[in-house]
Order: sequence, then structure tokens, then C-alpha cells
Amino acid sequence: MITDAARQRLDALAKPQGSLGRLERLAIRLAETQGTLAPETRPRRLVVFAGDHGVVAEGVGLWPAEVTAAMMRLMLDGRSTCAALARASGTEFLLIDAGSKAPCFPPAPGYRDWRIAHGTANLARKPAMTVADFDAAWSVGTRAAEEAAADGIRVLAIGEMGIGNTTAAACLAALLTNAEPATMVGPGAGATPESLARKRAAVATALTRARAEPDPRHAIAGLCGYEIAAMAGCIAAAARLGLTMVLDGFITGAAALVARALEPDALRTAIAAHRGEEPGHAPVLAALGLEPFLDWQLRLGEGSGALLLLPLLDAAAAVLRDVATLAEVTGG
Ligand SMILES: Cc1cc2ncn([C@H]3O[C@H](COP(=O)(O)O)[C@@H](O)[C@H]3O)c2cc1C
Ligand SMILES: O=C(O)c1cccnc1
Repeated sequence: MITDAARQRLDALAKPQGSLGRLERLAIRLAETQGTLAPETRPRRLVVFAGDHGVVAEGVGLWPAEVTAAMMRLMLDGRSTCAALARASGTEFLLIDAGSKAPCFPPAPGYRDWRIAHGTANLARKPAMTVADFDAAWSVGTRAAEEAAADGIRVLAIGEMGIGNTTAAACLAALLTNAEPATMVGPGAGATPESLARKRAAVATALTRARAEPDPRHAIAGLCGYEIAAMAGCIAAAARLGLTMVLDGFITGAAALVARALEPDALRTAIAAHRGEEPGHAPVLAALGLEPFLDWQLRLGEGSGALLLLPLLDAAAAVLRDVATLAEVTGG
């Protein structure tokens, strides 16, 4: 088993056993995702999936839907947080529009307009999308993972952009962990007491409808976002293709729950970068059975937390690959 082999190798290195603390757990997880004691962390790519959400009309947050397009523009100009962090960590950046209301931006190497629709329906009033549209958005993610594998990418960081998507993620997280809906609702990109109350009400209403739906795919589609469905498809495909994937925050976690609900092996090569500030993130990670490696009070999204873990992933790979064993040093 690769897990045992990695543990044995780390214990045999010229250092006190366990002295690299949680870096050793990260090294073991990285080795597991690639099935080798010589894992590679480059080339790597951040894929940000974008989508818009009809539920914004309920006043569930502070920001208008137009901010999705504005942030996409910034990403393509290399001036968003994720673009800056991607450059800083030597990571390719790709923006995939799965269902935003943005204008079609000019063709660029780091941009794919693979839209299924221009925003979801308002999930507080009716199903967010049809099952056919869910499947199409899932396929957008599959295509992104296949493209990454064909390009020789070894590590895929996964993130999102979509105003309103913490409401959809809260719905999916409550549905798929069987939690009380209110426990998954947090401030997202900012809230007032009033907007938070509207968000709780929207999530509770949508959950009542979804829980009455006997078919899980229908229930999920009714709560989902195009970028979330695409992330789920990407996660499932990355697992099949043996690509190490690094998951970002609460919304990515909700997508991972969707992926696992429909494909049980979807988290085979997943690493959870961090535990963020959104209150639903910790219970989602617990339900996924994934250990988060950073606890930096992040609440941005855009794949930012995943990018922050990458230097530590490099460090974990370097330790496995480059450190001599004690036996080599002592000749024993
Ligand atoms: C300027 C800005 C940049 C962002 N980048 C990511 N998000 C994050 O906030 C959104 C989710 O929060 P909510 O559900 O409250 O809308 C998502 O787009 C997420 O990626 C941002 C939000 C804003 C406002
Ligand atoms: O955890 C996240 O990814 C997150 C939290 C708040 C807002 N946007 C994203």
C-alpha cells in the first residue's frame, strides 16, 4: 500500500521520526493521490469555474450579480487575487464560464466560454436547473479535467466565481450531509442581519422542495449552480484520470459532495487545502472525510486557498524525493 510505503519512507529519513509534523501527513496524502513515492507538483493549473445565480434576486447577499462578470474580467486581465496568487506559485490559470451572465469576452488562451445557460433560475422559487442542464454542466467539468490531463498537468487546483453561490452551496451541503439548513448558512461575501435572514429562508424553502424529490439527481439539480455542477464533474473526472486535485473552500466542498453523491470514488485524488471561515465548511470537510491542511481564516473563494497550499505541496514532494535515509548516512 502506498500509504504504508510513504509512512515508512518518511520514518526512515535522516530526521527524527514525525519531526516534520503535518507536512508529513501532506506528503502521505500527495503520495496517495499519485500512487508513487516520487509525486510531481508541476506543471499545475488553477481552473476557476464561473456561474450566476437567480437566487440573488431574493437579496441573500450584499453584492449584485454583475460582480461575477467584473471579477471574470479582472481574472482575464491578471488582476484578481487568484490570478496574482497563481503567478506567485507558478500555476497556469484557466477561467471556464459554465453559466454566467457575463458578456462573451474576447478569445484568450486562459478563457473558455462553455456556458450551458446565462445564470440559474431562482432556487427559492423553482428548481435552479433541469437535470439535462446539470448533466451538461457536469460535462463541462469533465472536459476541463480531460484537457488538463492531455496537457500533462499533474496538480489541478479547483475554484469558483459566482455571486450568490454560497446560498446554492448551503442548500447542497444541507441536502447531502442531512444537516439542519441553517447550520450551513454563513455570511458568504458579506451580509447584514436582514440579508442573512433572507438567505436562511431561501435555503429552508429550497431544502423542503429538494427533500421531497425522490430522485437524487433531480434534487441536486434543483439546488445547484452551473459552476458547482462543472466543479463536481471536474472532480469526478480528475479522480478517474489520476490527477491530484486541490480543493478550495466551502463552495468547492459542496461540489465535492455532489461529485461523491453521484460517483463514489470521486475524492480518490482530492486534497482539501484549508478550512475556511464559512461555518458550513468544517462540517462539509468532515462529511467528505478530508483533512484540511491550512486554517488561515480564508473566505474568498476563486481557488485562493488551494493556491496557498501549493508551496507546501512542493515542500512535501521535495522531502519525499530529496532527503536521504538515515541508513544511507550511517551506512547501516
Ligand atoms: C468582489 C468579490 C470577489 C470575489 N471573489 C470570490 N468571491 C466569492 O464570493 C461569492 C460568494 O459569496 P456570496 O454567496 O455572498 O455572493 C463567490 O463569487 C465567491 O467566489 C467574491 C465576492 C466578491 C464580492
Ligand atoms: O469558502 C469559500 O470558498 C468562500 C467563502 C465565502 C465567500 N466566498 C467563498
